[in-house]
Amino acid sequence: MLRTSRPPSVHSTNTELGDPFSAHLRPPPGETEPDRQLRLQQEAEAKRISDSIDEELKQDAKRISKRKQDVKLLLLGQAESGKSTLQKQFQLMYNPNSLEEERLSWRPVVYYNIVRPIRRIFEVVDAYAELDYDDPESVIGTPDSVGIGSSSGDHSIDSTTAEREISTLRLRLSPLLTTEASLAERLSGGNAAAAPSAKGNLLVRSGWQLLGKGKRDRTSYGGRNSLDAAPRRSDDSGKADTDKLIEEVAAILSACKDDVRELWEHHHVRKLREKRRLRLEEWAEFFLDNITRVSSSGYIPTTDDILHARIQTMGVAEHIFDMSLHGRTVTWHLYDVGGARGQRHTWVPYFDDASAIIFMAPVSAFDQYLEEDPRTNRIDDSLQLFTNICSHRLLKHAHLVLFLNKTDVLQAKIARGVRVNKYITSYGDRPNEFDSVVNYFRAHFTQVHKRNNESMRVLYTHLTSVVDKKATHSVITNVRDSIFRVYLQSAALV
Ligand SMILES: Nc1nc2c(ncn2[C@@H]2O[C@H](COP(=O)(O)OP(=O)(O)OP(=O)(O)O)[C@@H](O)[C@H]2O)c(=O)[nH]1
Ligand SMILES: [Mg+2]
Repeated sequence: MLRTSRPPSVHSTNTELGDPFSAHLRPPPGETEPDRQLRLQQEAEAKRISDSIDEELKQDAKRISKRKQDVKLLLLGQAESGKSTLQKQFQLMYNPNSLEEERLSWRPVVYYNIVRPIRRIFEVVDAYAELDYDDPESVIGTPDSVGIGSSSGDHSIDSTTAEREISTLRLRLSPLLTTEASLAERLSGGNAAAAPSAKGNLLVRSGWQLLGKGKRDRTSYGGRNSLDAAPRRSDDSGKADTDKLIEEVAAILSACKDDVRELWEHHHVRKLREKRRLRLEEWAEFFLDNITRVSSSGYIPTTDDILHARIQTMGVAEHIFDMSLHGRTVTWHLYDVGGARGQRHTWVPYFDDASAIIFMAPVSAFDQYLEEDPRTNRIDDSLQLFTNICSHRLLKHAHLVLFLNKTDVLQAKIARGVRVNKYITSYGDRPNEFDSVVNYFRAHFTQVHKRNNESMRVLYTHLTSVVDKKATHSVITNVRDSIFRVYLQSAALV
């Protein structure tokens, strides 16, 4: 047994025995009544502060212990794989009001998603005009040319007429094209890192739609290891300016919507698309196909528009939802990450307490290359990334779900006759049909999982098109149930 002795510095009367602080608390000798009142007041205030600190610590401890029971779901995958779109679907199901509040903020994104492709159309028209305006087939093969037979070419049209028509449209659309830089500036909040890439992708911190608003709902922004700071908020005067800008763009677009439609439907542009000299992303095609509606005055983005709108995520955004199942409410933290190569280092701080991962692989991307590394096929990159995720030691116990996404785009490409074996030579002479292609890609991802499955976990795979509300809500319910099952099992073991 330990023997203790009082420190020699403490001299005390019997009542102070063992309490080194009592000497400090004793009223000073000769204390007057006003001094005594003041001292008592100060002591009461000190106690109030101390009690409130104790209470805060208690609440913190409660929050931390509750947070440990929360579900943390990471959405991972390369850029453009559909992570933010899936996040919007979660938001629609579990926090529809917040999507409602953001609705108008999607207008500049939709406009940017129209203006940028129009510039791209003119660039491609220029690139091929020198050879033969009327006959893109005469163009010497590009890496992407697939040699599909011409189906609707009208060779009787005089090429100089086509050239003249397109020049006129270019002139008429020039006011619209000049808005591109201001829209980019508006969306990026003046962030230099968010400047548009060569392809026109704007790198913007997720949650940008709440900039300048008084509140952020339950969305917060990646800040672990201080890799990401909170987003900048524009002040009210800035917001008034930017809103004026959006109204101006809306007015310009409304005035030239027929020209946009004429350009998009022009036989020369159609031919360039058929020959695959002009390849626009799915969102660009979606908004150009809907140009009359989207450019009408008083336009408010529909939910479908929001699901199709494209803006590239920067850093990590946390979205929080409460979900109830079997009478139990559990808080879910959804982490939507930026998928471009330069963004992937921001993921790791979120790995060690992840309960589940949804890995998104866009299967339609077999004929595309990474914007950040044009030599890498996007399916190859997805497989490589999936290998890293499956074998990552911090993620060993996370529930693993794979979405083979953009199946609708894959279906359309195959229907247009794009051959998979032209880009994925190992596909060989298997049939160029949807089921066969999907099964081939699925087998590759399954193989990666099998080879990197030390912890013997199950891989749950879904074929998805996350712009489809009904189908995606059913998949989300399925994924939620499977994550909950594991969650309840592990909770029972605690
Ligand atoms: N047609 C179709 N479009 C999709 C699908 N999934 C996503 N998209 C579209 O593809 C674009 C890119 O999707 P995002 O959700 O922004 O991709 P992301 O994975 O968040 O990309 P980063 O933020 O750059 O990592 C958006 O315009 C979406 O509307 C799909 O299944 N089908
Ligand atoms: Mg994103």
